[in-house]
Amino acid sequence: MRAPFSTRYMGSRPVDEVFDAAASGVHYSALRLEELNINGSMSGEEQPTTSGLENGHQEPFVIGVAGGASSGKSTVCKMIIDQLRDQRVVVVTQESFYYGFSDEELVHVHDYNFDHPDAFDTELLLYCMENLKHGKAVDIPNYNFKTYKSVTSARKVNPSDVIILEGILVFHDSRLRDLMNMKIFVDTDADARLTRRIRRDTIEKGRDIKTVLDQYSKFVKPAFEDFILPTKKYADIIIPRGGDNDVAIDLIVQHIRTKLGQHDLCKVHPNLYVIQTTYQIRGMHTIIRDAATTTHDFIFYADRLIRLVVEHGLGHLPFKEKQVITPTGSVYTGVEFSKRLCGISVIRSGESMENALRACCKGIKIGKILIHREGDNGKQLIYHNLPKDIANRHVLLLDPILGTGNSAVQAISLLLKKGVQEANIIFLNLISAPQGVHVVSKRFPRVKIVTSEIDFGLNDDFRVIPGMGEFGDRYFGTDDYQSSTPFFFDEKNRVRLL
Ligand SMILES: Nc1ncnc2c1ncn2[C@@H]1O[C@H](COP(=O)(O)OP(=O)(O)O)[C@@H](O)[C@H]1O
Ligand SMILES: Nc1ccn([C@@H]2O[C@H](COP(=O)(O)O)[C@@H](O)[C@H]2O)c(=O)n1
Ligand SMILES: [Mg+2]
Repeated sequence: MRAPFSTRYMGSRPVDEVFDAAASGVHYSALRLEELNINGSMSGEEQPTTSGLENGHQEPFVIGVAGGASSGKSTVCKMIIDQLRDQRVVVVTQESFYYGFSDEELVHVHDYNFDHPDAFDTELLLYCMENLKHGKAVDIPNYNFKTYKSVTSARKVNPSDVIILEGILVFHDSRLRDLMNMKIFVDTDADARLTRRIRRDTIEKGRDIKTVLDQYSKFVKPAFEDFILPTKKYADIIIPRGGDNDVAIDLIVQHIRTKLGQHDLCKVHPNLYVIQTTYQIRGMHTIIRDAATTTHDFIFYADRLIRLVVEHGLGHLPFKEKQVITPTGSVYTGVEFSKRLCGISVIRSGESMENALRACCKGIKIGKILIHREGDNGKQLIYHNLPKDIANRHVLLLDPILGTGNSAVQAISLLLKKGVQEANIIFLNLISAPQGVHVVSKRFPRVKIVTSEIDFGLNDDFRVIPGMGEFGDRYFGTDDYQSSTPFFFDEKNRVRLL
């Protein structure tokens, strides 16, 4: 419940007094890595780490970023995210949880203390953070600084590897602090905070300077001293000068990486290769994972991503050194591609990867495997159409999603039965669930898995989450295909439904 105005009214002080006080504010000249042991626990106590397994995926690493208004919290968060670009990071801001105003309350807005802990719906924030920490998606409200209104359930936030909770008072409630794996306090000089606030509130929020200064002297400054500054003691790291402190940000990112690295699948499975991510790749994933994306766009961006994965996979094939003479008459020492290779697509979604493979490897032979579930008793039949000399080839196995790993195990077992060397198989996919990676790697440690993103895990229906739905249906624009549908291979080795 929201507290009445009076409990959040902090009394007023004249503006000139505020300027004097601000000038003598607390300053720190260096980064304090308080009680932080980069490789281990904090304060000798076991802190929650990312080691807890929940529904088959790791708990996210939760970072709290507190500090005075306009201290640079959002700027620091952005810098952390930019440097952690190969991790999924989501930011939750405490300001989204401001209580909205009714029209009657709006009349008294200038008597309202937005810097008091009671101004926030902390119970809702706690609920959202607990869910995110346990791998569940949440709806976050959207607060409008101009209208003072809040729209509930405005933004869906999915769980991520790293969750950053940012806000002036995120260390105030011990229950929120307890959810955090790392607590950062952005400690910026009071003058700088006030100057930035004036600029921001006049330009971005359209407020006049008198209102901004009145609010500062009446509420912001006293609340900083009474509620925000006292929470600095909870911080593991205090960053003086906010976003200007590159060294502090580097150390923080290094620490997060170390913590996440403990669960880095690539370190656990040396046969797993996740292509180096870029914002282009993240952008393409965002489009193809979006349920609202049209088939046309889905195909376009899936094709682009598949092409990248295929190119990466081809990089794992053996090569021979080769010298050529360039048009300038010079010798160029390069390499020659391996010619003894073929593609095998796992029907049906794997067929979506064939064009990219053909575009990269002129005239490549592509065979097919269909894994057909018979009834509910787990019995599977495998139909296949493979190159006759497959035993002498390197095989690029194509399937866009590695989920439980069951289909991959079936397909790889068949290839081995046909005489293919385990080390000659490269399994290409767009997304892999950790469970699938474990299953395939444990059974076939020499098979290389090349993927573009590792997902969280599997849901109760064994579907990859967050995933991208039924890839084949989305790519081929069908949703009436049943695995029991009779089929045959046509003259071009394509699957045809009867
Ligand atoms: N180191 C800095 N130097 C100059 N301006 C900065 C710096 N850090 C932040 N700002 C600016 O100050 C304002 C407040 O920063 P922001 O990161 O949004 O603070 P907070 O989230 O703590 O309120 C923004 O307009 C931002 O661009
Ligand atoms: N309607 C509102 C709500 C909040 N504020 C001020 O925002 C500050 C917190 O935001 P930061 O990005 O700086 O953390 C806080 O000082 C509130 O006074 C506001 O002005 N109007
Ligand atoms: Mg901010």
